[in-house]
Amino acid sequence: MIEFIGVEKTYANGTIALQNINLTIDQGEFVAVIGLSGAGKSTLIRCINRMHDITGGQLNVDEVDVAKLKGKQIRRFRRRIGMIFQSFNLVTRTTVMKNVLVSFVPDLPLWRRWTGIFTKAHKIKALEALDKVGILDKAFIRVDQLSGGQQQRVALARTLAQNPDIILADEPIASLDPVTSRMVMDDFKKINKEMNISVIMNIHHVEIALEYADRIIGIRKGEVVFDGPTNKVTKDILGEIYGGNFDEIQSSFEENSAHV
Ligand SMILES: Nc1ncnc2c1ncn2[C@@H]1O[C@H](COP(=O)(O)OP(=O)(O)OP(=O)(O)O)[C@@H](O)[C@H]1O
Repeated sequence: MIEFIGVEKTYANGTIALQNINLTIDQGEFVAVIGLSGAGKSTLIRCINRMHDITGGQLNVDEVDVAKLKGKQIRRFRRRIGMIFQSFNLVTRTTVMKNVLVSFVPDLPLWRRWTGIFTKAHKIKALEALDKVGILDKAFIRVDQLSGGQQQRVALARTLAQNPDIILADEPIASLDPVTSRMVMDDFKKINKEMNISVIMNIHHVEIALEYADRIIGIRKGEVVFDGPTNKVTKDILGEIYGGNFDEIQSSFEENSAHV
């Protein structure tokens, strides 16, 4: 369970990115965080794994006060939390398999790290993760020969191989076309439902957020202005989250309603 209790984040330059955030996210939820650019979405999700330090309040993950973790404890804590970025963050000049195996490096004894020799168990786990996201056949292909959607699936497999309880996804489909975006979102949904991994995703595509997430958190100017189940999101609520900028929102809302 992730708990934000009166969380604040003010950056060193004085920018107040988050104010008075109070949220509880249960294990296994699929949450989309939406809002205008600069609203504080990235900051919110990056506080969960201590990529950013909060400056007020308390943030607990499974009853661990994240702000109190130090050194090795932070590294161990982060092993349970996968992170997916818009830019995939892969080593493109090597194979898919090697990119996934990298997720085991922190667990290896020093000599294995130096020699790059992975155990059979690690290799099987990596292949299983690739199978889970439907790209097992790409295991020995160089990453730079894959499409953007396939690369994002490699990133997802690398995260899965880590056995995370939580996946934080920061704009995972921002650089993908609409068809590929849905394929990647299907993977997130499958992982979330089948493996009970919590997914907390920062996303600009409102219609996709409404289609896939179970819960929507709307952020405006660093504050939560909506938090509820996806089916409770109305046009007025979207107006509140996006500051009455209806045109784009209305069309995405209508498009989404058509799916239901
Ligand atoms: N490292 C930083 N130092 C100072 N200010 C920052 C830093 N990172 C973000 N900010 C500011 O904090 C606020 C929230 O930014 P954040 O990136 O969390 O928003 P966002 O909703 O994710 O935006 P986007 O959708 O454009 O990614 C913005 O005003 C941003 O300029």
